[in-house]
Amino acid sequence: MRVDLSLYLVTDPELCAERGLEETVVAAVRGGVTLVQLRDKHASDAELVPVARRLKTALAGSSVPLLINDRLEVALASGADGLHIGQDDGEVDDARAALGADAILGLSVQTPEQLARINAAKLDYLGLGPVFATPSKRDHAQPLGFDGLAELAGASPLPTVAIGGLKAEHVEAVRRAGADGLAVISAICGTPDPEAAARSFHQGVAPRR
Ligand SMILES: Cc1ncc(COP(=O)(O)OP(=O)(O)O)c(N)n1
Ligand SMILES: Cc1nc(C(=O)O)sc1CCOP(=O)(O)O
Ligand SMILES: [Mg+2]
Repeated sequence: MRVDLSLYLVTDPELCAERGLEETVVAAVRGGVTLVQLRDKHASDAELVPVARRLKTALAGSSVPLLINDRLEVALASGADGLHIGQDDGEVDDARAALGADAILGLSVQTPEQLARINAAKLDYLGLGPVFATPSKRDHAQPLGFDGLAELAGASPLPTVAIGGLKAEHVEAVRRAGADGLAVISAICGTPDPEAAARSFHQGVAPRR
C-alpha cells in the first residue's frame, strides 16, 4: 500500500501525558503529520488495545493512518491500519500473513546487511535509523549520520523514513540523503505546541512522487 511518510509521528506515553495522547496526536495532525505510530514499550497488549481504538477514533476525521509498534496482536484487535516491527520483533512474512495485503507494514533497518535481507514484496516502507543518538530509544543502534542514511536510502527498493534525533532543521538534509520523510518523537510530542511543531517540519516537506 502507498503510504505518505513525509512527517511520521511516533508517540511516547510520557511525553504525551501532560496534554493527553489523543489531543497531542490530533493537534500534530492539524499541523501536518501524515502517519502516526502508537509506541508504548511498557503497557500490556490488553492495556494498549483500548488506547489504540481511541486513537483510531480520534483520527477518523482525517486520512492519517494509525500503525502499532511491535504488537501484531494489538494491531489486529484494534482495527489499526498497520504495524511497524524491528529486526527482533518477529517475522515479516508472519506479520503480513496475519495482517492481510491491505495493511501497512514497516520494518526498521540499521545496516546494509539488514537491507540486503529484506523481503520487499511483503513490506510497504523501511524506517532507517538512528540518524543521531537519541534518549527516546535507549537501545538504539550505532548512529548513521546523513552519509549512512544516504547509503541505505539510496540502496532501498522501498520508500524510506529517517528516524532518530531529528528536528525541523534537518528536513533538507534528510531529503538530500534520499529518504522520503522524517519520523519523530520528541520534536513533536515533547513540545508545548505539537501543532506548531509539526507545522515547522511540514513547511519544508513535500511528498516525493
Ligand atoms: C518509523 C520507525 N522506524 C524505526 C523504529 C524502531 O523500531 P525498533 O527497532 O523495533 O525499535 P522500537 O521502536 O520497537 O523500540 C520505529 N519504531 N519506527
Ligand atoms: C523509536 C526510534 N527508533 C529509532 C531507530 O533508530 O530505529 S530512534 C527512535 C526514537 C526517535 O525519537 P526522537 O525523535 O525523540 O529522537
Ligand atoms: Mg520494535
